[in-house]
Amino acid sequence: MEYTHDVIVIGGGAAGLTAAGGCALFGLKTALIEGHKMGGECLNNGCVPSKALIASASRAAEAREAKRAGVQLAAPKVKWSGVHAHIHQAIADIAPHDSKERFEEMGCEVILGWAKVTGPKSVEVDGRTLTAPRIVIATGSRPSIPPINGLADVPYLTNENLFDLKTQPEHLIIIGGGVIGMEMAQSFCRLGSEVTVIEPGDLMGRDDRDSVSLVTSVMKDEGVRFVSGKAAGVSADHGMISVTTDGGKTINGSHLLVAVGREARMKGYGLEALGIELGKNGIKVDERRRTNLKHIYAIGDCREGPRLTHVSGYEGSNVVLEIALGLPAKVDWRALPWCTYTQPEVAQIGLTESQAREKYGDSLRVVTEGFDHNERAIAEGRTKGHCKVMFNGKKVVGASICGANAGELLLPFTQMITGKSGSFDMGGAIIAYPTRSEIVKAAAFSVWEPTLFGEWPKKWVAFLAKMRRKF
Ligand SMILES: Cc1cc2nc3c(=O)[nH]c(=O)nc-3n(C[C@H](O)[C@H](O)[C@H](O)COP(=O)(O)OP(=O)(O)OC[C@H]3O[C@@H](n4cnc5c(N)ncnc54)[C@H](O)[C@@H]3O)c2cc1C
Ligand SMILES: NC(=O)c1ccc[n+]([C@@H]2O[C@H](COP(=O)([O-])OP(=O)(O)OC[C@H]3O[C@@H](n4cnc5c(N)ncnc54)[C@H](O)[C@@H]3O)[C@@H](O)[C@H]2O)c1
Repeated sequence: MEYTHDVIVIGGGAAGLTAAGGCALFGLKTALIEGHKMGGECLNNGCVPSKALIASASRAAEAREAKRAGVQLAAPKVKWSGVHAHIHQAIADIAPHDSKERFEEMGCEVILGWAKVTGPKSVEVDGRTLTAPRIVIATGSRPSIPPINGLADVPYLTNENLFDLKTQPEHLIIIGGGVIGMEMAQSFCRLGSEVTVIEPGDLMGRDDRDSVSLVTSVMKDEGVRFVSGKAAGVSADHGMISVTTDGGKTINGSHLLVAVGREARMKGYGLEALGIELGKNGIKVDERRRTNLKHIYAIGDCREGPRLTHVSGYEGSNVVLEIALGLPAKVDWRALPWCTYTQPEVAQIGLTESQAREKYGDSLRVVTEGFDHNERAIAEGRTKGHCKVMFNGKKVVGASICGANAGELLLPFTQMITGKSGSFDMGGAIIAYPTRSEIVKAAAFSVWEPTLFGEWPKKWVAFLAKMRRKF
């Protein structure tokens, strides 16, 4: 069969861009199709605008702090139009990195249009039929909209329109105390909005309980209100929104943000007709990210599995190895990191304490070092938080860090969990003083302490000392 391309990639978000860019750089004839905005969710409605908003909020919070280190800042003046401009400037500054032009320079044929998969090896876009022996689906996800009574009849926000708000909410009600809910709750509160979070289960349910309880108490002190319950009904009257929980509590506010998870984009563009297996919330794939039609891959948010930009990038690189080099590339989640950018940040890699306990039982050893013993943190007056490391024997299997810039401290754990470095190497590493990274060395060293200063080394030391005294 005469194909128009070697590979067709559908979706220009983190997953599709990485896959298409990599294939093109290896010289494959690559089509990259994007129906909406290049850069996808991360650039336009996700990571980038949310982290820009967090930056504005953190500046306001610092100014609002009581005198610290002998310095009192002037009270913050928040101008929403300025915050809005900062968010959109960040998007504009990063956009060239994900642009049509950049990917064309790499060698992709970039087509702006909605793709439809019309056959096992064919895709239609803008009246054209493209064909290729390999197809990569990277169509991402959209916000889940829960079946809450009355929701469809009221104006509500999701991450798709939150960052376009022209005025600051007076009272933002957030349904969902997950990652988005917590990051946005703290940010809007710090910028001066009243904020109420409604969550039926555990806040940030996937994270370490000690880390979550610390960040929750900080957020409560800052003024965020948490309501336990499931949002069951919503109504609007004279510009006000009311949310009623299943427990009968009613919360009134000016704006409503729905943040209850993501729905994979897997229907309506031909996969069903092709017989591609779809799971409950994502295209079904194997460890190599192949669908049941083995030449069609699905990567990133559109398939079942973790939904994070770096995961999309990782899977994008894996399919480049698969398609360009013909190497089987299985995903390996042992050292999967993630971080919630609240202050303090909540960072996780590998297993949490409860997961590790379930897996390793009594052989698990948990070491917790507090930032109140880290000299950089003490000098900065920011000692809240901890670094908790899970060891099976002396092998690191997970770490949970809560504190300022916690996400930046995950990298050495990637190396230790994957066996590229050991806890002994980390315990003996030279770390610049004073840095927060020293906490990683302290945790790694502490698991070796009983061995190093144990019976046999002591016997050897005593023998050497005795010899020295004699000769
Ligand atoms: C508010 C928010 C904050 C976040 N913050 C972080 C963070 O700090 N760190 C992190 O790691 N992750 C974060 N995430 C998650 C991250 O944004 C996603 O995991 C990531 O963007 C997924 O990338 P993707 O390429 O798989 O999908 P997407 O970015 O959704 O891209 C898919 C693309 O495919 C296109 N498309 C869909 N169907 C078709 C079709 N038929 N034809 C053509 N094009 C199509 C879409 O238009 C879209 O551009 C955040 C998410 C949200 C919502
Ligand atoms: N820093 C980051 O890496 C980052 C930041 C934001 C988003 N993300 C990605 O985006 C995804 C989506 O985030 P999210 O916060 O929407 O989802 P989430 O899965 O993290 O949290 C959703 C929460 O909504 C709650 N919920 C469900 N129905 C409810 C109801 N009726 N009433 C009240 N609460 C209800 C759930 O119990 C859950 O705690 C994340 O899972 C993550 O993959 C990542």
